[in-house]
Amino acid sequence: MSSPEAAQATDAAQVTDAAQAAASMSLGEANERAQELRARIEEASAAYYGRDASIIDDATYDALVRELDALEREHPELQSQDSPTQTVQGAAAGGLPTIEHLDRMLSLDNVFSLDELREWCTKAEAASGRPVRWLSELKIDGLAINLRYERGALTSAATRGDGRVGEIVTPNALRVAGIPERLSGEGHPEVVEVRGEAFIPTQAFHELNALQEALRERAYEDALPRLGEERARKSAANRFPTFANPRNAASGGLRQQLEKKSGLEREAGDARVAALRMYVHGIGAWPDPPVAAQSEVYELLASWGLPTSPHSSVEDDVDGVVAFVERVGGDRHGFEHELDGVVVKVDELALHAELGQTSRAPRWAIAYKYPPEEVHTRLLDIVVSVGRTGRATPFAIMEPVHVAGSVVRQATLHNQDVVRAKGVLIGDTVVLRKAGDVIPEVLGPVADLRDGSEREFVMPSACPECGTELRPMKEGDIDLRCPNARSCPAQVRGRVEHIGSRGALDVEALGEVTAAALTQPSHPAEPPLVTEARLFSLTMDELVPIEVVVRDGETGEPKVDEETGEPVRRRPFQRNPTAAEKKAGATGPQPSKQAQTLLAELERAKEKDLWRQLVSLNIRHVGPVAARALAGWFGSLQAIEEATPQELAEVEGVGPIIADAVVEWLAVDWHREIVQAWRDAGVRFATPGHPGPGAAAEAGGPLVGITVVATGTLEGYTREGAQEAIIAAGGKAASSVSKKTDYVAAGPGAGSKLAKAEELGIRILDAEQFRILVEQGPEALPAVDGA
Ligand SMILES: NC(=O)c1ccc[n+]([C@@H]2O[C@H](COP(=O)([O-])OP(=O)(O)OC[C@H]3O[C@@H](n4cnc5c(N)ncnc54)[C@H](O)[C@@H]3O)[C@@H](O)[C@H]2O)c1
Ligand SMILES: [Zn+2]
Repeated sequence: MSSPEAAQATDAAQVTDAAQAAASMSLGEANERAQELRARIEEASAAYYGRDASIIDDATYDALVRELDALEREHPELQSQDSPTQTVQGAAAGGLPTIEHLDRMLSLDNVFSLDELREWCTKAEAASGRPVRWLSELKIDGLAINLRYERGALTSAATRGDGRVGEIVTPNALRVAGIPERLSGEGHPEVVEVRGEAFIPTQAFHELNALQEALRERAYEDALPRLGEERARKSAANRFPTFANPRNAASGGLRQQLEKKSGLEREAGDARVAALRMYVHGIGAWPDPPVAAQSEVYELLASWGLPTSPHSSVEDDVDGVVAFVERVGGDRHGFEHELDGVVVKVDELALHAELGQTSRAPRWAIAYKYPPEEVHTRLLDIVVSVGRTGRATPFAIMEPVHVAGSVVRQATLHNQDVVRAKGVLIGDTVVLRKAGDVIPEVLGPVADLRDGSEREFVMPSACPECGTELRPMKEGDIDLRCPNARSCPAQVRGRVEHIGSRGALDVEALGEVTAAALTQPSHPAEPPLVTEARLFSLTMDELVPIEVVVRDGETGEPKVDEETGEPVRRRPFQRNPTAAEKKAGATGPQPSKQAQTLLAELERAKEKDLWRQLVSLNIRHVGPVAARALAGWFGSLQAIEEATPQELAEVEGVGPIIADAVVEWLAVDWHREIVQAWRDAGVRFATPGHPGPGAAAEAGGPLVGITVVATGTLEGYTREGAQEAIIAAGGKAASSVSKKTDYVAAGPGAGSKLAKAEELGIRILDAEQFRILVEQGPEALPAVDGA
């Protein structure tokens, strides 16, 4: 919850800022600002309600409205009756016939923090003069619809419009699954207005966008002979755009004039109506409903066959409401539809009348809005980075933007096909999504805001770091790679960084920055590491003179000295001699603490576990799990080198794909040079005391033909020690539990493997029983209780 809370704090701060700014303005300034705000709000509303397009993001829209509201409160003379703060936005755009609602359709007032929500509830309770029961509902991200039933028959369906007059959408509404043309049961009122939210469920939304993509492709092929490639692509993209969000797709779907469409457009339109659903969330004209609470209204409407939301909840007090808001917030994407908040309503109908309404919203309901997960920002550039494996990945550089608790400025775009599928141009305003801790994603462009200055991204043909021509690794691959694996600086840097990482040799002094210093220093011209072969042979004399350009931790851009305009440089591996050292005769720079730590840690790494050393070779598919399996079985790199592909593949936890990767890797001459250089420098590449591959199995032993998985902390054994004990006894030490597993030895900290063993009914041993097993064999184990 920490990040949404942080974002809320910022929102709240912005609102306070707006209020303070308003207070410090002269009337003239305030008037000017208010006019500017109104113009921007009206422009956004016109696009939103009229064209189903968001030209600014919702949070920005809400902030503009709040700022205007603060100004008008400070300077009441600026407030006019037609201000967006006083009216329901969304007047009919023309094109569709309209109808006057019998009872006005209102909007909702908003709160943006739990404090504000509590405060609002307390005030509403005080105004009620009696305890209030609260009805909490999901704020469905769709559009309001008004269904007028006369004696049980649907006579019109309309959008909200400006609250008084809406657009008639009856033909489409009648095709929405769940909207009955006739109410079931009997005793229906002479006339009743039922209000609800039309929406497109999330799953259906994704399917709809997949269909749009397919139609776009068909439209492109149809138009190709006539228009040529570029224009055909543009025309197809305009006819079948990717929908930015379910709300705008639903609104456009309900308001479209299907009878005017044909061909592919008709197919798209039909699918859009078919995707629509509706949940009831209120009533309009209904002279005297035979129930006393809003929640009972829903029950009655449900009995007439109208769809109601399964997620509403009646709470006795404000704490219950807050708990509901937190619960929903913790699982915001766990519902069948998107939501942007929770609507809290006074349940008792008599209180609705007593509390009344403003020109814009009821006083008996409030919308709590969650921090936004989608924001708009500008796509400044698309640049390509090359990673450890040589893959060239385009990523978006954006104007920094605050979303879901952090500042985002970059997002991966995966490959050139994804860039094209998203349809973004450099210079576009784009929709950026970041939900909680999820990796930020560019969803697509805000095409409405283009001014012609945007340009298409062109995937470079050469590696940006070494100039080698990029190509797919094998036929049919979409990803492009730099084939210069041996000495492309980006790849060497990535591999060196990987060697230092936790899952490999865990060399703390060898992180991203040090890897860059060793492979791409600004001085000397020839870097100490052209490949990783010399990593364990580095000397202090080589380290001390290294100079690097200091980069910004977040953007990766070189830092520039403000006075000289020169890039800031640093020598990470040296320091000035101390007075004492000078006295003792030292003249030049001395090795820094970091240089000493680095060499000392590299020295220690030479004798680390074999599996760590295997991982640090950067062999494809050989991560900690596969490396442990290989190390446990073979006991040395030499044994692995001597093994046939079959022997490698047969090891439990290895298999043919990893075996092939190992064999292929070992066959490359410059890889063998790395191994040789590391060996010469003293890297051990062996587990001391290991009996050798299958040696124990051949010699026989108490565990021949038996597979054991050791998991968790087994007293008296290290992780590798337990594996070695199994192998030494002639058994197979497996890394994952399967039907072929005979025993699972589990100590504290055992997780999913233990659960799997229980599920499969495999015998589980504690540390003591494990010792008996490996020393004396299965027969010596105590009988299973109750067996
Ligand atoms: N991005 C833009 O350019 C832009 C422009 C205009 C409006 N907007 C968005 O629309 C909002 C304003 O629109 P609004 O006036 O419709 O207000 P609103 O969406 O904040 O709240 C009112 C609406 O909530 C809906 N709703 C959903 N679930 C409900 C439930 N369970 N009970 C009752 N009502 C429920 C109803 O349709 C109701 O009309 C803004 O806050 C912004 O998020 C965005
Ligand atoms: Zn390269």
